[in-house]
Amino acid sequence: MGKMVYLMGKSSTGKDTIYRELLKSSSLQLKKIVPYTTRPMRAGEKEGREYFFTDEAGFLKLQDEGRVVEARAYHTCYGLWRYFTVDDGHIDLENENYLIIGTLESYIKTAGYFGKEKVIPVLLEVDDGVRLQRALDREWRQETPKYEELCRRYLSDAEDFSEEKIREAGVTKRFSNENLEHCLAEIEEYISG
Ligand SMILES: Nc1ncnc2c1ncn2[C@@H]1O[C@H](COP(=O)(O)OP(=O)(O)OP(=O)(O)O)[C@@H](O)[C@H]1O
Repeated sequence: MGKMVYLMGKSSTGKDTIYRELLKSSSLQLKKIVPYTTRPMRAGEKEGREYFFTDEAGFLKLQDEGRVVEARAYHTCYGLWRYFTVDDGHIDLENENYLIIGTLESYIKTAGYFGKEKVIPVLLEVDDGVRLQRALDREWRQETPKYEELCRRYLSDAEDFSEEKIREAGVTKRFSNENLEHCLAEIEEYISG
């Protein structure tokens, strides 16, 4: 029976970095479930790799078809940005293991959709100061840095990942990403065990 590893954490805790590394692991054999978003593509991103990029009309069409597993909406400085998972016919939890990035709320919905025993939460944590520095460094390298959005996300993270919400979601295990190699080793051991 397959399982779905659900990566979560505040902004710049290293979700994308760890996602890429875990996919490379030959012992884990994790497959991608590429989420969908209506936000504009960032420098270095590629259609169908980090996300499938669509627009509001695309989201509404998929929702009408009953194919949206979970959806999150963010009122950003640049308008409404949605992030969502689509049951687009490629998810085979009987035979395959998957890796996906999401939020606490989307984890709860996905675990409700596929079954809690099939969805394994992996919550990443990094000291707030270190995390803000990493976010700033990353944004600075973008062609058009969006510092306002960085600040908005940093502030909303505290609410989205409050201790109360973590408890409510039933997430007990946390993984510190101060050091990438240690963090990866710890996650790999947890998933395989
Ligand atoms: N252990 C680490 N040590 C130092 N830098 C790291 C580490 N992990 C990730 N980073 C760097 O921190 C930045 C944020 O990482 P990443 O983009 O993977 O985070 P994220 O959680 O996916 O962020 P967001 O949710 O904002 O998209 C990147 O520039 C990445 O290279």
